[in-house]
Amino acid sequence: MKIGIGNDHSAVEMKNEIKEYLESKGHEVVNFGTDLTESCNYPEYGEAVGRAVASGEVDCGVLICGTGIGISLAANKVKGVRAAVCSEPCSARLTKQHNNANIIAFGARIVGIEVAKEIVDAWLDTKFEGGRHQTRVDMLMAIENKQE
Ligand SMILES: O=C(CO)[C@H](O)[C@H](O)COP(=O)(O)O
Repeated sequence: MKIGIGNDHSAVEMKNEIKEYLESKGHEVVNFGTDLTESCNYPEYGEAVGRAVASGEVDCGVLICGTGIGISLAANKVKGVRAAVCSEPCSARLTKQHNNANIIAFGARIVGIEVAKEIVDAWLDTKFEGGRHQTRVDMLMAIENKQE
């Protein structure tokens, strides 16, 4: 798969490790994040990965900031994005199965690298179940069309 990755200053090291890990599994990884540890602003990187996912430039995305929350909030402002913050693999599996999350997010200040890899694996290795969940995902996406 072609995966977009994004991060702020708090997650440069984790981004690099996750990027390497995904590449070792045969994925192509496009880096939209910062490579600098100087303080920067996570909305920029969340939006960049969100737009790349929504446009189809990449198949899906991984976002990392201190908590995973701010950067996922930014991505979720982009139409077509379903970014989910997960701190353990069970939620990561379920957010693909039920929500068809197209971006996974986590916090470099919250989880260690081994749990981060487990989260990414659980999400990538799981398929969306469709059925009743498709109805709900369609409803989520319809909310975007009601915005003023
Ligand atoms: O987790 C984050 C957003 O949800 C950011 O990484 C965090 O807010 C950055 O904080 P600081 O500027 O103090 O390093």
